[in-house]
Amino acid sequence: MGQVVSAFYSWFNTEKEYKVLLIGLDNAGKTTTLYQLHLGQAIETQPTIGSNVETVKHKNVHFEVWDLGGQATLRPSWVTYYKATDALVMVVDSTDRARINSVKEELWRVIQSDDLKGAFVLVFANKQDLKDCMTAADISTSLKLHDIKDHDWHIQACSAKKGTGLKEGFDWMVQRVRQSQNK
Ligand SMILES: Nc1nc2c(ncn2[C@@H]2O[C@H](COP(=O)(O)OP(=O)(O)OP(=O)(O)O)[C@@H](O)[C@H]2O)c(=O)[nH]1
Ligand SMILES: [Mg+2]
Repeated sequence: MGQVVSAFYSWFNTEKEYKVLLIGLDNAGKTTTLYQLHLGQAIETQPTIGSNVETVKHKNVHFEVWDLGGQATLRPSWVTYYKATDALVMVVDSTDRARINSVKEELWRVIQSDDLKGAFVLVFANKQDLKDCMTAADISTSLKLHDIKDHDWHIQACSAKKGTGLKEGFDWMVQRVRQSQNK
C-alpha cells in the first residue's frame, strides 16, 4: 500500500511544472541554452526581443523555461516574468571579462526582488569551449556568489553550443526541487 501511495505521490508531483527564467546579458547564450535543453542541439540564434518559452523535462521533472532578451533596454522588463518563478538561471559569457561587473549588478538587482524570494539560483559559466575563458571559480568570485545568503545557489561550467554541462546544472535543480517537495 505504501508503495502505491508513494508511486501516486511521485506521479502527482512530476505533473507540476517548475518555472525557470533564463536571464543574463545579451550574447550570453540564453537562447542557445534553451534550445540545447529543449531540442538537444545548438541552433542559430538572433538577439531575442521579448522572450521564448519551452518545456524541458529532466529526470522526470518538468520545467517551463523562459528565455528573456538580455539587451540593456530589455532588462527592465524581466520583472514582469518574476511571479511564481522557482529558479533563476543566470547565463554568463565566460569570455566577456569587460562586462562581468554588469553581470554582477544585474544578478544582485534581480535576486533582491520580493517576487523571487525562495527561488533557486543557478549560474551557467557558458562558452567554456572558447580559449581564455574565465573559469567557474573566477566567475563565482566576480559575482560574489558566496555573499548570497537568502537563495540556494550553484555555479556550473558549460558550453551551450557543445551541449556540455547543461544536464549537470539541471541535475542540481532537480535535486533542489525534490528536496523542496519533501519539506
Ligand atoms: N562558442 C560558443 N558560442 C556560444 C555558446 N553559447 C552561445 N554561443 C553563441 O553566442 C551568440 C549569442 O547566443 P544567444 O544564445 O543568441 O545569446 P542570448 O543570451 O540569447 O542573447 P540575447 O537574446 O541578445 O539576450 C551566438 O552566436 C551563439 O552561437 C557557447 O557555449 N560557445
Ligand atoms: Mg536570446
